[in-house]
Amino acid sequence: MFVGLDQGTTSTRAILFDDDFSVVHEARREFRQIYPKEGWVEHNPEDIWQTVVEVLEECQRVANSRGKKIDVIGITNQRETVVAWDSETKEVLHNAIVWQCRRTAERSSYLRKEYGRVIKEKTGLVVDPYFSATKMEWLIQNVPEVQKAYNKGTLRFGTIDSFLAWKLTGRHVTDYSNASRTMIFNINTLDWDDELLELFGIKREFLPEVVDTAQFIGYTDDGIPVASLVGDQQAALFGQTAFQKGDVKCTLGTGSFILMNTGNEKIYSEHNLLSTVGWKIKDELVYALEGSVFITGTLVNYLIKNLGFAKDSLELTELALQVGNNGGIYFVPALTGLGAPYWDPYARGLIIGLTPGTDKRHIIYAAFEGIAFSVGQLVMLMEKESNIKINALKVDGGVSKNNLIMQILADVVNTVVERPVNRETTALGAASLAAIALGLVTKEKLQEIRKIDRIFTPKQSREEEFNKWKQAVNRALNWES
Ligand SMILES: O=P(O)(O)OC[C@H](O)CO
Repeated sequence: MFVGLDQGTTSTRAILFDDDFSVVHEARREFRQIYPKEGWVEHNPEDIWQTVVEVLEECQRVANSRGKKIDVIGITNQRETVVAWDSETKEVLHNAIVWQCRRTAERSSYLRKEYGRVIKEKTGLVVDPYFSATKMEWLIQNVPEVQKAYNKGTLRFGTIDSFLAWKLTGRHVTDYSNASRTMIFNINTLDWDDELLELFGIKREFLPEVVDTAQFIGYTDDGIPVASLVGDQQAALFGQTAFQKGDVKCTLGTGSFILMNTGNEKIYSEHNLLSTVGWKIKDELVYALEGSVFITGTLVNYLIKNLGFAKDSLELTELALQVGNNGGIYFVPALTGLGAPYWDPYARGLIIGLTPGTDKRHIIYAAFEGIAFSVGQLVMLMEKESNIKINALKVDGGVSKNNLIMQILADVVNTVVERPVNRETTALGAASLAAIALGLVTKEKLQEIRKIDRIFTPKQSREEEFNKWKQAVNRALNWES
């Protein structure tokens, strides 16, 4: 049996897969979100570790109860989040600074102006507080314990995969997909970048060794091999068997992450999409083009909880279907600013086009369009920048269950949207990468196993609505300055 350990932003989950990769069990634990100040987000690494221990133990119990054992664990994780610890005392030195944390916004604005181009060329990223580098810099400059370890030479940094690999196996490692999210890793040379390390005051010895995405790392105390570390969005790309250049997946969760496999070619985006490492397995190096939408499932919850429009997403969909169109309403879901291609932290949510004839059903329909249009816009940009016509958009994540949103997405992109039966693609990706590392499965086998639940084919043009929505987005930009 295989375990995909998915250490996410709000919960830690371990999915136990049978030898044919069918899901046997899901263990899940939520943990504390810490908000020390407006816009700051932290996690206590010890809380995270505790949840990891619990979910792994639970999976082991289930495997044992079936007379089986766990053959391998693959770890996938919320990306960019930084943990600092001391290699000598083995103490964690501060709470983890989470990818969502905006504490380095000012520093990032300066860096974007001064070094934006060179950082993008080296790392494939658009300078933003989202990435790890300015978080590490902040820890060095502001936390006395971190400074002490810095001076002693015992400071160690890691993203969550790295922290967990260290806790589980004692090794200080990360993989290429996670390293490429730090903004100090050069995706051309595939090494930590000395100039960037100097810019952020980070020493190479503080950083993990970068290893292949599918590679034996070490054994847990219980003797189970850990054989993959992979960022969660890249894991989902792999779990969707998006193995060919031009394959695209979109995970619609709290937010949406769209990744296109661009093969061994790194695309320099003119529209602020990110270039990142998909995975590296021996001499196979896959780059990906990535776009993120910050608000997706959050908007559905917002309609239910904050606006009280319905009791659940099923009822929301029924209401939207009753009207069947937006009634002239456009909804920009910029509740926490906008990600790609705008990268505007000052944009805010907008509902526009209200008339006396508007009722909540139009607003719901417009919100669904807003979700699909935000994703669709990035998918279309990817087609343009890669010069590849997408054959099928592979979706997963909670919101992909919503048939209406999926249909609008298929319409606006004018592409088939394909939803697999197993929507646990992130954990599946990590588990299958780990199984590949130990020679327990092949990519061909994974393609055979994957089953489609439903295909959405384009039914109507949404061009007019999409263009109007983009006008609405322009009005939502730079609002909260
Ligand atoms: O934990 P998730 O699923 O919200 O994913 C977070 C992403 O990895 C951030 O880059």
